[in-house]
Amino acid sequence: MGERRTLDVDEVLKRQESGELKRRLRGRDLVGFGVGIIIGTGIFTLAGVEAKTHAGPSVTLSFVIGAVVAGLAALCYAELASSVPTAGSAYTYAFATLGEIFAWIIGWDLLLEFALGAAVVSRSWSGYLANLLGLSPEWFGEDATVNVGAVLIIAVLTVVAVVGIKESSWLTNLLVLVKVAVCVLILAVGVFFVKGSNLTPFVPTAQPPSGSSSALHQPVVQAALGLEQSVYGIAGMVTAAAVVFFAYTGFEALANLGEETINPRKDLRVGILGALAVCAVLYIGVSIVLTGMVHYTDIDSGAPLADAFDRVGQHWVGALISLGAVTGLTSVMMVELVTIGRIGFAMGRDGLLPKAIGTAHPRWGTPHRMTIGGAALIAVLAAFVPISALADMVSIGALSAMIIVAVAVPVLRKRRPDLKRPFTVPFSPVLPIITALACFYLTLNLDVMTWIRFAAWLVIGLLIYFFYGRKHSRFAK
Ligand SMILES: NC(=[NH2+])NCCC[C@H](N)C(=O)O
Repeated sequence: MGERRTLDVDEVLKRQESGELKRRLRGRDLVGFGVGIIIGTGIFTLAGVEAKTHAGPSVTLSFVIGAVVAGLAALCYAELASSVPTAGSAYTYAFATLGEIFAWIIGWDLLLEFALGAAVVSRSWSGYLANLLGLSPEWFGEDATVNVGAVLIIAVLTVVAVVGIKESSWLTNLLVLVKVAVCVLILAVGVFFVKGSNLTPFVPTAQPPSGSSSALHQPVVQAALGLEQSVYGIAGMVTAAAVVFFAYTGFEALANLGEETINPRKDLRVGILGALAVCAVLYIGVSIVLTGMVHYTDIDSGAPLADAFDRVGQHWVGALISLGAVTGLTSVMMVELVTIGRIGFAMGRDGLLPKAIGTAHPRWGTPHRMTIGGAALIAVLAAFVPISALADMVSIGALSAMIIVAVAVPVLRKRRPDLKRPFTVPFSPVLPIITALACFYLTLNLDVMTWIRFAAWLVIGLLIYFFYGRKHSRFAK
């Protein structure tokens, strides 16, 4: 057995008191940030796509399943974030509980989640912009060879993120208002066009997928059990739950803002749980309206919501939805860029990434090097890789991080029973264990190809750790 490399919690708490990052966010800023990163491509695009391809009207239940799992994970995040508020979130919790190598894995995993998350969203942003302004599909949207729209928006938002979080939180709040208003509009107008006949059968009978689909695109559970590949039915609903889990991801970003929050112990809990609850209610409502307005087999996969209103002759709502998507997706990318900076900052500070990354800009007080470096990677991915390949990777990345966070809760309780915990998960360790299992079960419903890509990313990460991080870590000296 080698030496145990874990961070001392007291040190984490101390350094956040003397932090270099500026403390200026309040509870409502955090709910704004949360809703800002949560509502996005998931509801604007994936809800329709999954109803059409996997779940039919029961996609609503997929969103319920997603909400339950995300809610459980949010409780675990809230306990850790409120008792150990830090810029590294899950990465730092893992460092303080499970040790350096777990911390590295989770940090590396979160970088994947947030970088790919930003790439997915920038591409769908570009698609909606093209839709709204009638721009050329050659440069915007999924058919582009090089998605110029996606690259441009990332470049602009990187500048905002580097100049300062206060400006970006102001901007985020404004964009969030527009986004929530659009969801409410969808509900208020959509209800009048819901037809009961579209909602039956609620769970369509299972059937083989249409067209060719290779074994690599089969959910891992089905492949492992040697089942026939199928869509719809209960299994289809669960597959859709794993995919639309994407729609809930991102709230973890709030846990990174512990060093910039005025009263982190209370505000982080309010922010995480509040934001998630608002989104769950809107998602479930919007998915009932969508599948009630259009028969699931007729849903448009490009712009499902806008198209649903066009069909019933309410073009003005369709146009407002596209406008809301363009503005709303902007706030998702904004939070994502801010978060990548924070995670890299924390990893650099501990020596697992080059030290230079872990320093804040002298004037703006933001982790500028990491933000710019991350943005460059995102821009390349966004330019060339299709949304479908990226979105499932975000779900698997988020779920894996949640598994480690859930495990960290009882471990930290055991190791540091004395720590002040403004929020505690009820029924620990039972609830954290259920959380970890539920997250794991959802990952098993993602396809084989996603697992292969994810494994490859982890192997690259471990190589970097053994050849760089381990030697340069603060524990190496
Ligand atoms: N870091 C992330 N998980 N980013 C992706 C956020 C996706 C967001 N929930 C959406 O529906 O668009």
